[in-house]
Amino acid sequence: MRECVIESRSLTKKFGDVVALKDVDITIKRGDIYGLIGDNGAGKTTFLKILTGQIYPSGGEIRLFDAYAERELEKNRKRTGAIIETPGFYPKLSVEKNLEYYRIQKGIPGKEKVEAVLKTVGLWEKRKRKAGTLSLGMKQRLGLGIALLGEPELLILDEPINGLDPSGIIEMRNLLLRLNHEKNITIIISSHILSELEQIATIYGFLSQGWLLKEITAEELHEQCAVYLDIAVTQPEHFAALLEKRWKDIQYQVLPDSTIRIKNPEMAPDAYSTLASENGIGVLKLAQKQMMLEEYYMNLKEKGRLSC
Ligand SMILES: Nc1ncnc2c1ncn2[C@@H]1O[C@H](COP(=O)(O)OP(=O)(O)OP(=O)(O)O)[C@@H](O)[C@H]1O
Repeated sequence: MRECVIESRSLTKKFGDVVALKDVDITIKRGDIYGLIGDNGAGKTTFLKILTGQIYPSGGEIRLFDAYAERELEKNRKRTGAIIETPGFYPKLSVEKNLEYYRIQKGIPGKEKVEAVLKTVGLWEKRKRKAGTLSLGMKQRLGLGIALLGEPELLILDEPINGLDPSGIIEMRNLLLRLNHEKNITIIISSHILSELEQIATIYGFLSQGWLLKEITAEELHEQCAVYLDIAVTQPEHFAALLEKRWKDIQYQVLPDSTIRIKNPEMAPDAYSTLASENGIGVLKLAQKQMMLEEYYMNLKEKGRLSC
């Protein structure tokens, strides 16, 4: 059994009348990369700020490495590193001096830590550059470097790829994967870029208006993300009738552009196009697809909205 790194139980946070988190139960185990997903205002930053101790819950409990009493929590927060909002740098100081400043400020012994971190985040060559002149991607890597100074076991990252260009996103992705694989660092990361989260997360939590709608592992998501077939034909009604006649259990939906989406295709795509052409129906488009994270999220939100 892997150790629980983060556990929240009935975690609630209110800002006056605004309920930012409501009875949130989240479990994150050692080695996980936990993707925290939700629209603006869903409560992601609030959750992360409670983890870092920047704000306190109104109710419920949070555990970090099995500690929940505030004094113990504070001690265990030293085992974490975080990027919440844009990290503050001294723009006129070099990259290296910024790291050195934060090392001393955080009371982390060992000057050699700065060199190690610069190499880990790929800023060794840029160590003499003034922080203010770095690209956004490099600034984010410097922020990550600061978070890594204390050799954390857990990284808490709020939108670390926001605003990055494609190469910045790829660099950050590879860096996080490396930290996770090589140093077994557990990561909780919030992002709006679901296609990106999908490439690194091992488990997802979906927040909506302060509620945790669902927690699902990447493996479960993959199993649940059913394959479907989209087929656009010249006579959709006629083709739908043929489908029903040939396959009694067929589940399909006619999309607004008249494409027929077969939700449980049991045959290879060719079988459906052959059926159409044998009956004088033209096939305009045929595509087999798998529902991915984005679609799963949209479906979940729709269900959540309906059950509210
Ligand atoms: N300090 C605060 N005072 C009052 N309300 C707040 C405060 N911080 C957050 N909120 C409110 O709590 C709710 C959750 O905010 P939070 O920032 O956690 O959402 P989020 O999921 O991180 O959104 P985003 O993706 O926009 O960053 C929002 O309605 C927000 O307006």
